[in-house]
Amino acid sequence: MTTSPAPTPAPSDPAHSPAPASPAGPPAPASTRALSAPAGTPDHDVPPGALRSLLPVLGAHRATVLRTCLAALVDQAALVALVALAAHTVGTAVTEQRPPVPGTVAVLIGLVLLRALATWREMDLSHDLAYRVLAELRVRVFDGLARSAPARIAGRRSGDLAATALGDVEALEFFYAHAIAQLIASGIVFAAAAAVLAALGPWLLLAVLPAALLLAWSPLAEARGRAERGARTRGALAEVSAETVESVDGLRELLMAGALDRRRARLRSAGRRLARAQRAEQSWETGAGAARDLLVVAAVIGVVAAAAHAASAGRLDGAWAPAAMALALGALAPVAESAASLGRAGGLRAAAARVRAAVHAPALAPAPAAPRPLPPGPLGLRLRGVRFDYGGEAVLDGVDLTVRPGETVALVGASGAGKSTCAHLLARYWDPADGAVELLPPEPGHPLDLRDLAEDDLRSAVSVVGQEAPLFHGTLAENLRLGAPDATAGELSEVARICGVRAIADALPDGLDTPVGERGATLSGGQRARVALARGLLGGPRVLVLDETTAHLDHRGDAELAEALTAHSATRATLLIAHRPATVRRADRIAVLEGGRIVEEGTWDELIGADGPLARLFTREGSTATA
Ligand SMILES: Nc1ncnc2c1ncn2[C@@H]1O[C@H](COP(=O)(O)OP(=O)(O)OP(=O)(O)O)[C@@H](O)[C@H]1O
Repeated sequence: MTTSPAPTPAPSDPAHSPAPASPAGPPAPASTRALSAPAGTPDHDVPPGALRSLLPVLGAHRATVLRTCLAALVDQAALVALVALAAHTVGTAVTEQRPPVPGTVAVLIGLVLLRALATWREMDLSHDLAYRVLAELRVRVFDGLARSAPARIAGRRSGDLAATALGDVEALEFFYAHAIAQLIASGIVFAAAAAVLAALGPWLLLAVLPAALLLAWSPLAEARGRAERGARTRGALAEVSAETVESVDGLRELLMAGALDRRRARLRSAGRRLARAQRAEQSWETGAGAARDLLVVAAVIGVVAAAAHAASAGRLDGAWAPAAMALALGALAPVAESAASLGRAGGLRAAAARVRAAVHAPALAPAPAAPRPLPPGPLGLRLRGVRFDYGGEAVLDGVDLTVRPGETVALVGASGAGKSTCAHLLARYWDPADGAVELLPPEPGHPLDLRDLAEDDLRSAVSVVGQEAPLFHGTLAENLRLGAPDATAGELSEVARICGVRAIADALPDGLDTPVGERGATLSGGQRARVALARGLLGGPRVLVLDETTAHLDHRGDAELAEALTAHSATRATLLIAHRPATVRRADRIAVLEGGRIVEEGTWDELIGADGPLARLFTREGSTATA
């Protein structure tokens, strides 16, 4: 009964099943909360039209879509014509006692060849179309993640995100490659076959219509159940994916904590939940397939009965009776397959909704309509009345802080005070809810709001180096050039030297051309910090923000990097976020962040002498002794 060789994925096939689900994380800014909907959101909670809303992606491939539909149409029509003509030929041979004429045999052979060619063409075109659309969607999803990062990433498990970026998009392959063209072609072929049946006799048409209507209605009838079962499978799949990624990432910690057995047990039970969910989907799929086959068989029997009755009453040429049966079978089988495809596509709604959310993710830091040019020369930075929250209570509540060109200011505060948040605002991951983050050109009175700068200008002027600046798979030199691909070999070598990366490279087999391994795994934490700082300095930023960059280094390393930073520091504004007193006291000025505001500013000696918040902070941490 199967008429199309298109491989249809089992619902349990991970390659075709969107994965999702995530535990709750810290609150994200309001604008991003919609994007962070847990991937295990039941399909029936997904707003309708998710699949439809992705169809415009096909717009750029209109010609291929048309050719695919045409190939599918020829494929299905050739098959129906072939079985109908073959049946008619046999009927003629039986009723008129004469063998088929050579012309009929030639047409039959031609139809076989046409069908084979059309099947190949349809498969080729539909997969080409699907893979091209998916490649584009992957990039759009990545762009969406990048636009909404890092808020979207906060609180999501990496396995879950990978599932969204890859699993959900992969799952849609079935929709683009098989469902659309098949649906259109089967509709047209059925309409044509129905017209022929009606011309042969109205009872023939009446015999197939109920089955066709039931088949067309079945995806709607089973939509809710399918959505629930699909959501269960995808939730379980996402759990397995997230658990696996997390476990592999934290293998060392698990090993050291002796927690491998417990982790294995968790993985096993997550795997069992997935197996149960997949089995439930598969059983339903098999049962639904059998029910659809039954409907087609019932309709064909009805056609046989009606044709036999009409033939015996002399209303139908005897040779047309088997042809009518073949026509009914040939036209209904693709309808049944389309119903199966539509049902399966319905199970992809949640995946489509997540892809849509990622694709249409609003920019958390939208590009300005008319960017202001960045003046040459040194720059300072200013947070002016900055208020910011992550969707809950204000983290920053009116921060005023200025770092003049050539100045180094240390920003200190208790853990969770909002220091990194200030750094993130300077990197423009987000914009403040109130107030402004500005760059200060030498001439007073012309501050530049970061929101008014073009992305490239901002990145070339401001460099933010964090504590955990991840390295990428590639060589040391490639990692250093990340933000400054056009830096000369001389500049690279100079920055590597002053940050102590040269010494690291000299100990490696290929120097700066040595691969650093996945996430810089072949380097120590302190070495990675040096590479991160060198990377941040390479482009010659005019504003440098160091967020606990030297926390991994010993006192000597910290002092060496401080020395390295003095090069060009006269033309740079540096904001230093640090906990270590020795690092903090080197700054020209220190600002203390407390309760979402700057509560104290001054030199180390002034503030320690004043016995205020800074003194309390460092005394509480018992660290003045190590200063
Ligand atoms: N992406 C996020 N989503 C929600 N809340 C966040 C997010 N990032 C930080 N927070 C919260 O904002 C507050 C300030 O965090 P931040 O990282 O800025 O503090 P910090 O002063 O840098 O702390 P530390 O010294 O420990 O690094 C904390 O309460 C933290 O839980």
